[in-house]
Amino acid sequence: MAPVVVLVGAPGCGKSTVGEALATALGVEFRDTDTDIERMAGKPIPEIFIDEGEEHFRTLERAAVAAALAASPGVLALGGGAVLAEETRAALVGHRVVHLSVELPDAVKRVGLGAGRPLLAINPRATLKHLMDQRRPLYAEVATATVATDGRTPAEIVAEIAALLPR
Ligand SMILES: Nc1ncnc2c1ncn2[C@@H]1O[C@H](COP(=O)(O)OP(=O)(O)OP(=O)(O)O)[C@@H](O)[C@H]1O
Ligand SMILES: O=C(O)C1=C[C@@H](O)[C@@H](O)[C@H](O)C1
Ligand SMILES: [Mg+2]
Repeated sequence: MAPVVVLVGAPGCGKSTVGEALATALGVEFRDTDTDIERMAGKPIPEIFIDEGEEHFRTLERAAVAAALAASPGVLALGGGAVLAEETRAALVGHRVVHLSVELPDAVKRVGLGAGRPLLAINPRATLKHLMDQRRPLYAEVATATVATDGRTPAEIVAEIAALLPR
């Protein structure tokens, strides 16, 4: 069963926060591929990066996204870098994909010092800017709709996404 909606976007755009709240509002399950990967690996994401490296993490991520797209009936949030994989971008074709957009100032405030986000462990602002510049076209490529999150509460964002969904 396909997800009701798939959420993509940069670190800190609110995929996990908005995804949970949206699933609750819709009365459906929430699934986050970052959580699936941690369960699969038996350790937190920063430890996967330290022990096995980013490439191994991306391999686990491609498998986790493919499995979740096939089996999640509710709201599905992908990791911030999942769209880097061409295989994943192809797998998203035909799904309802909402890009939660965020600009650098709000993203930086939300991720703070990047705790729990291994790619942002050093120089979070510059790294985030680089990641966002690199990924913006990829989020746009997979998205069927874009919802801006800057200066807005999770509740406002949830309401806008819910209005995009079939009743
Ligand atoms: N619209 C918002 N306004 C203010 N703060 C927000 C908003 N959305 C999320 N946050 C806060 O920003 C932080 C990051 O949110 P969240 O973890 O949901 O982002 P994410 O997109 O899942 O990030 P990642 O890609 O790292 O998993 C959290 O502390 C959350 O409470
Ligand atoms: O932006 C990224 O590449 C990442 C975002 C997180 O959701 C995790 O998937 C992981 O920390 C990598
Ligand atoms: Mg998240």
